[in-house]
Amino acid sequence: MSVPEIATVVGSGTMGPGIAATLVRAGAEVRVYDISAEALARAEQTFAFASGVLDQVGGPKVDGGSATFTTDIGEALAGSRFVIEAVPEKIELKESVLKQIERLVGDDVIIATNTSGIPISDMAPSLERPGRFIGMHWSNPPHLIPMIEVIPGDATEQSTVDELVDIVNSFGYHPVLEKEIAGFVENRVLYAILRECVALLDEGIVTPEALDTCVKWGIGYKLSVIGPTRLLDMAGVDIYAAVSGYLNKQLDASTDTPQVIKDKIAAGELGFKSSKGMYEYGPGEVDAKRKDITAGLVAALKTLSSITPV
Ligand SMILES: NC(=O)c1ccc[n+]([C@@H]2O[C@H](COP(=O)([O-])OP(=O)(O)OC[C@H]3O[C@@H](n4cnc5c(N)ncnc54)[C@H](O)[C@@H]3O)[C@@H](O)[C@H]2O)c1
Ligand SMILES: Cc1ncc(C=O)c(C(=O)O)c1O
Repeated sequence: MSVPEIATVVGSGTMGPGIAATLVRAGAEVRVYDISAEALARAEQTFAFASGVLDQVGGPKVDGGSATFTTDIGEALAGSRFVIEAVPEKIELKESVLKQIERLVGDDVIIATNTSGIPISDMAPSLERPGRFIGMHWSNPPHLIPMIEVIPGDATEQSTVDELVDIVNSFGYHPVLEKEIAGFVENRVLYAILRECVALLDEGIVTPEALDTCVKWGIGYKLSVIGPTRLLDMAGVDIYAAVSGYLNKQLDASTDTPQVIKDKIAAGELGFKSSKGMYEYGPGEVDAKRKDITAGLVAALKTLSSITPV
């Protein structure tokens, strides 16, 4: 199985261009559609950058791929054999866009959503043919994180699941097939980690720099080689039992967005996009950090791709 000859990415913000670059490198003719001409102009630049990064990684490349960018949804979907929706995380918007897409593609075309965690079954009723609708959760940056969660909804047909798993495998990514649960697997784990991290920062237990050092060189490094299930065996299930017995009741269990985060949102401190978030960035620092992140992920990806899976 190879990637579908013609694919469409709907929504070209943070995720769309990197998704498109990945599919183009796998040989697909990719149409990138956005409602905003300004977003599309930015997307062309982001796509070019992501494509250059993929050249640095040097992974497999299938000739013949191409990308076009359009604000005409009819042009974007004409003849498309595979659609990835990547519009903002708002269920009503996604449902409206999914209906738009379905009216313009063949009955057998897979429609995948890159939602971060909205249950697929909650969106499926907006489609006439929900059997071809499925979750395809890429991680940011999509051209450098070679794992995609495949999440069927209640109405998703098995043929759709099988075909999407084959497509993900065809461009060398790791498909993770999972049952539907709010947030999906990756974000449930990530948000449990982030909840504890924000609590530790908010209580002044550790500085941001020290926390990042601890996690990057501790569990981050370790878990990039040893998955958490394997780690339980390496550490000893008995050790986990002994520690969880007293620690689990001590962990942060807040059920709402922390006030410290709400305060930052209110102050417009959103992170890279506003040059201040958990850290503050001087002139040129955000671009420098983005370059450092890309270089680090490329180096780590090359190394991890070269080691025997544990
Ligand atoms: N940003 C991340 O780290 C990340 C990671 C994984 C998954 N996701 C998910 O991917 C999806 C997209 O996220 P993002 O961060 O790329 O969002 P974004 O806001 O950066 O980009 C969304 C794009 O969709 C466009 N758009 C809005 N309405 C549209 C419409 N009606 N038709 C076509 N285009 C429209 C916007 O102009 C924008 O360019 C969300 O569901 C998000 O949860 C995001
Ligand atoms: C903070 C955060 N939230 C959601 C997602 C993905 O859905 C990501 C990511 O992909 O990196 C993230 O970092």
